[in-house]
Amino acid sequence: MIIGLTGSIASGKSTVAKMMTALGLPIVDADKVARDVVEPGTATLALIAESFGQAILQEDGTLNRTKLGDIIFHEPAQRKVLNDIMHPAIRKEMLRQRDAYLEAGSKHVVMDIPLLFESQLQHFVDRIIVVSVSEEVQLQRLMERNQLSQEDALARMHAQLPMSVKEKGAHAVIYNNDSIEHTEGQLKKILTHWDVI
Ligand SMILES: CC(C)(COP(=O)(O)OP(=O)(O)OC[C@H]1O[C@@H](n2cnc3c(N)ncnc32)[C@H](O)[C@@H]1O)[C@@H](O)C(=O)NCCC(=O)NCCS
Ligand SMILES: Nc1ncnc2c1ncn2[C@@H]1O[C@H](COP(=O)(O)OP(=O)(O)OP(=O)(O)O)[C@@H](O)[C@H]1O
Repeated sequence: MIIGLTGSIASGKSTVAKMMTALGLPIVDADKVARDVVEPGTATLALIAESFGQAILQEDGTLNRTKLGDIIFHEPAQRKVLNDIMHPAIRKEMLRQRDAYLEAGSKHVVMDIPLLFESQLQHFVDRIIVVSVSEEVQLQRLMERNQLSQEDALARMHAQLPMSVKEKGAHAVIYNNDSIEHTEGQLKKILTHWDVI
């Protein structure tokens, strides 16, 4: 079974993905892939520098993620430019990793894809788990984790589909407002029900 793990920014996907790793499940992490495809020397990074200007690179040639984030989370047109450059490369690498796990004999693979619904990637997976939090908790955790102002945190949240839309597209929802233990309990119940653990 290919399990899609999604949610909104700072809803707790990585936290749940860590629990799934501890349960022995292999994870394909879209955020990690998104970092790998812009390593210095890649065609994707060259395209980004062409579109956003050389000043988007740091002195050592790596991508200035803070600068690019400031642009794309505030300007939808620029976000589309970046997505059009990066998403094909991210998708290709995610599918390569998924297939490598399957070929190596994994019965189940988890794909942690923040933009699963926004990019309409439902067909990549058999079942979808959405990690959900209230907007208040999400804002608080995002501001704390990324040291963002309320305005910048809200801009990032509004760059994604509302949580309610994602919940409607899920086979199972994990509510992550409460303790980590409470979240872990929900995850184990879902995976047991699906015969994954
Ligand atoms: C703009 C970038 C450089 C900012 O980097 P930064 O280190 O600050 O954030 P990070 O990569 O850890 O992303 C944090 C979260 O932001 C959200 N997010 C990232 N990119 C986007 C996007 N294009 N649209 C909406 N939300 C996004 C996701 O929820 C993600 O989990 C980076 O997010 C990026 O390369 N984005 C484009 C690639 C992409 O779409 N990634 C999302 C997963 S496929
Ligand atoms: N149940 C919880 N109780 C308290 N803090 C939590 C809980 N779940 C997650 N957090 C914290 O909230 C923040 C966001 O969680 P996490 O990084 O797992 O979200 P994410 O959905 O993977 O985010 P992103 O979309 O940015 O990749 C982190 O700082 C994490 O430690």
